[in-house]
Amino acid sequence: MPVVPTPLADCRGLVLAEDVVAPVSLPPFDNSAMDGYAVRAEDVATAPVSLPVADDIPAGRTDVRPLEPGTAHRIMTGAPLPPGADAVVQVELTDAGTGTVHITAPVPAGKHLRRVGEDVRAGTVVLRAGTVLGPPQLGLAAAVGAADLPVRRRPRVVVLSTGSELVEPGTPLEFGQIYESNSVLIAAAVRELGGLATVLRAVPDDVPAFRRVVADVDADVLVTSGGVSAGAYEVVKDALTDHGVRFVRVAIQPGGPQGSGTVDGLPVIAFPGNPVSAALSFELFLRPALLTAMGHPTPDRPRTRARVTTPLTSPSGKVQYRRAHLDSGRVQVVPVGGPASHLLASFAAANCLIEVPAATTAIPEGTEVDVVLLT
Ligand SMILES: Nc1nc2c(c(=O)[nH]1)N[C@H]1C(S)=C(S)[C@@H](COP(=O)(O)OP(=O)(O)OC[C@H]3O[C@@H](n4cnc5c(N)ncnc54)[C@H](O)[C@@H]3O)O[C@H]1N2
Ligand code: MOO
Repeated sequence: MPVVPTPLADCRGLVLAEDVVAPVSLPPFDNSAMDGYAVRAEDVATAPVSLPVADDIPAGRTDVRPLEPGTAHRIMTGAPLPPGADAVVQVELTDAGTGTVHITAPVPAGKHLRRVGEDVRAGTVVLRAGTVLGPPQLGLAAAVGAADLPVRRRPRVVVLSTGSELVEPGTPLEFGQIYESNSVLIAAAVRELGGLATVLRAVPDDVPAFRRVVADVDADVLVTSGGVSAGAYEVVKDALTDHGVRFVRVAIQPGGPQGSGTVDGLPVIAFPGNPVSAALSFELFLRPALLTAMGHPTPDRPRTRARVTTPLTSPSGKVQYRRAHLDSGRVQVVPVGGPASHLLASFAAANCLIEVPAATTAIPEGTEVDVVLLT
């Protein structure tokens, strides 16, 4: 993705493309950490003592006068420290007087002061290229005065489901029809990682109609679902084979049938239609690709190992991904539902996937397995 200056409000979750150097120090000036009185520590060393209040310094004042010996300035948190003052007495240790202040206890020099540059020194790097911008990083960028940041822009992903049986949620179903859910899942997953998703109306299994829709797509990548396997009405496969997209079988379960390529300059990735197959395809292929394009330092999901609570079987020669739930201590992993790719409810109940290697066909209960964390 190209680097573009982006307003802070649009940067959350994006990746910084260049180092950010602070043009100002934080704090930018010596200031008070407490509401109270700016004093010279030696003037209050014999407290209790009363001092005339020579000035009042609310936060935001830009014309601060020096503190004369034997006087105090009333000062608020964040207000600039007057030259000559070397400590602040918090208001609780005084009678809060405005003409004269009675100070009940001494304070050492340096008390309740926040020094210029204590947090950030002007000219130093505050955020490194490659940083994923979350709330604290964006707050820091604003604190040093940045209005926008150089980030890799969000990939624009168009999502297109295919299938004559598909009906939009919210409308009545006839026998033989199902609600279209893949585009909702894929678009949400794209947005969750910071991409821009546009969902097109699902197209029926009609090759000319599908080709017309594809020809109008303007995106960084088009994601289709359905119509890639072995049947008689494989609209995506029929329309895009020999038009830049290669259809293969990947040795994974679910999610075996896959297509990818470029159609008239448009990158296309074609996922199988079964809901869990489509979701898993996103996890394995598109998610890391999008995160890499966005410059993420760690595009892969975190992994761990845990003991599986039930025996599992897996087809020979395929890496199997099983929906599962990992306990909060990450010790035990409980398979949720079976391996079949139409079982979406078990995907929704899972927080991880168990990855079963291609050569493994049986896993006894209690075996330590590889776990891919989804949350
Ligand atoms: N003879 C064979 N049949 C199948 C094979 C095979 O190798 N030989 N592979 C199976 C596998 S594995 C998968 S995965 C699916 C992939 O099929 P398609 O990509 O062609 O998907 P469809 O047939 O269009 O749909 C499959 C299934 O998913 C439902 N679906 C499709 N799109 C959506 C959507 N947007 N929202 C919700 N549900 C959707 C669809 O109704 C089907 O039930 O092929 C197997 N068959
Ligand atoms: O590969 Mo299909 O995705 O098992 O159901």
